[in-house]
Amino acid sequence: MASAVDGGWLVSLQVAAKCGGLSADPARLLSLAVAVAICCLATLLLHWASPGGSAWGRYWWSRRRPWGLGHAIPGPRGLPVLGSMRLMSGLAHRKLAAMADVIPGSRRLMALSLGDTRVVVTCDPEVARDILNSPDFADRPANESAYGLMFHRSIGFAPYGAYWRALRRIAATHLFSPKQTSAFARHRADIAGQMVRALNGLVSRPVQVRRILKQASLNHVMWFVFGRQYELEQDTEEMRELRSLVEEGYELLGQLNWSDHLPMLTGLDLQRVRSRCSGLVRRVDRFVTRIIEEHRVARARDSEAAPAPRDFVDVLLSLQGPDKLSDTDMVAVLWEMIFRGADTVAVLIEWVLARLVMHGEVQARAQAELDAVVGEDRDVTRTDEAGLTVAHLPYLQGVIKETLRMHPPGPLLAWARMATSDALVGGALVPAGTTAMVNMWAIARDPAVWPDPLRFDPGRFTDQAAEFPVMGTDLRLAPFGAGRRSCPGKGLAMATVELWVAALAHEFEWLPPDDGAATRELDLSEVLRLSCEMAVPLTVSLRPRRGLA
Ligand code: HEM
Repeated sequence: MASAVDGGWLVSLQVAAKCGGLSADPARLLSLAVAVAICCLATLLLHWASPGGSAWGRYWWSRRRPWGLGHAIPGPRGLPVLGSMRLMSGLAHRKLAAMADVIPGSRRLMALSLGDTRVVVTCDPEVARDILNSPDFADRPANESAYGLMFHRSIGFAPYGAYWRALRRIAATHLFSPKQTSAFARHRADIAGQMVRALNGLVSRPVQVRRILKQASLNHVMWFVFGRQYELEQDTEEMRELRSLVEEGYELLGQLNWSDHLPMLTGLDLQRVRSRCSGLVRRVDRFVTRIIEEHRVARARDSEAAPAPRDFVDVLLSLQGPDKLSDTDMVAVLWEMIFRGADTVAVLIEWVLARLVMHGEVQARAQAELDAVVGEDRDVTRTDEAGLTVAHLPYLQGVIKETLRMHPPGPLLAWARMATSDALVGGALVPAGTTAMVNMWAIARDPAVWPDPLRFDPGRFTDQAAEFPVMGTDLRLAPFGAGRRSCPGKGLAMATVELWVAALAHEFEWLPPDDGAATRELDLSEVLRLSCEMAVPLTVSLRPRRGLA
């Protein structure tokens, strides 16, 4: 809005000066003020009248050739000044998809304004490829809470450049390589065993599995990043603090912060985002720094020569030369791993289990496959001994892919991209500085892309001749994003989800909370925070399938 008003103000001053309006005569001053107000209002309305609303109008009208290259991108105008902020609250993926359905041509690419921010959203796999795979969109938009939580020094929000590239390389080599992922298999199996034992103690009553899944995911990340080993049922002060840090961070990063888009609110901190971020960042710093210091002491004690790194903290401490990170940067990188790694895996598994409860025939087929491949009398977690991996469980993989299709944990691919230079997207000009989002949820439910999209059918992945990749090469289903900034943890995440779901489905029959209920329907309402999770936590009853469970 600032520039709309500035523009109107300048025009009025020029007109007033020409007409001799800048004198001390009160009547003239009053008419000058009215003229200024009318000009500002006219400019505001002119900008707002553009497809996509004010932020787009301001861009087009400030260009020398307003409608030069390409064409205006269709989209809702929203409200003057605020634009389409209401679309981004609550279940934004659904609201954006519904809006794209009513504005002709906007499923391909839709323009909208969030206050001063220009945004484009696509619900089309081809256009999604243009965005995600383009070097012009390898940046992330600035966001007050991400900066407040120091995430601009971590992989996810670091500006595209040498620092980000170095972090990706270090993480790819030491944390996410296939070798590291399989080296960690026995720890994953250990945690799966703990989950089975914990659930085994709860078989006679309705169980909410979310707490166990979230704790297991958090323990998993803490183990491979920090080398910290927690027992599932252990409830220490350190664990409670960790959980509260993660919860607070999710809330801050997941919420729509008005001052990210309305600079006039920046100084006010109306939603208390800034003050909460600075409180949280101090607690995170204390927590992570203590663990880093413990590693320093252990490294010094273990050997005078450089000891072999045992976990990711050790890896970061062992970096030398240009890769060496400051302590603050190390805290940011480590904290992000915990933050990103824990929630998404638990959210996805809860959706998978809900689908198994609802679709008894799917569950039975997955369990028949487990019995045939793993064996009725062997633990999934011990399949390594028989040389088996989840790669031998194609139907179970189909169940997970179908769940990713219907319930992607990041329906808008979590963190948006930003254009670093003018780019052509689906034939339209998207100017530098525009935020770009891919509505993966809408793509995955589009009947033109997926036949009968609302039917949960894992067979659509297993009955095909070729395996369908979900790691970002086919944009019809890319729940981990694609291109340079795609999720680096996707291999690790899939290995974890596959093993844990296999173990849980092998050990238990998953039933609605009221075992004798006539229907297996569940409440599948969603809530979108940083990830999109079940609004009503999944409650089940469990029946052990094997005597050993
Ligand atoms: C089911 C599990 C997961 C899902 C669905 C998921 C999804 C995503 C998505 C959609 C993005 C944005 C991609 C893009 O912009 O193209 C992303 C980025 C990221 N994810 Fe994941 N993720 C998962 C698990 C993990 C895990 C386990 C870790 C690490 C422990 C992780 C670390 C990251 C990081 C660091 C980024 C930022 C990458 C960058 O900006 O360069 N994610 N993830």
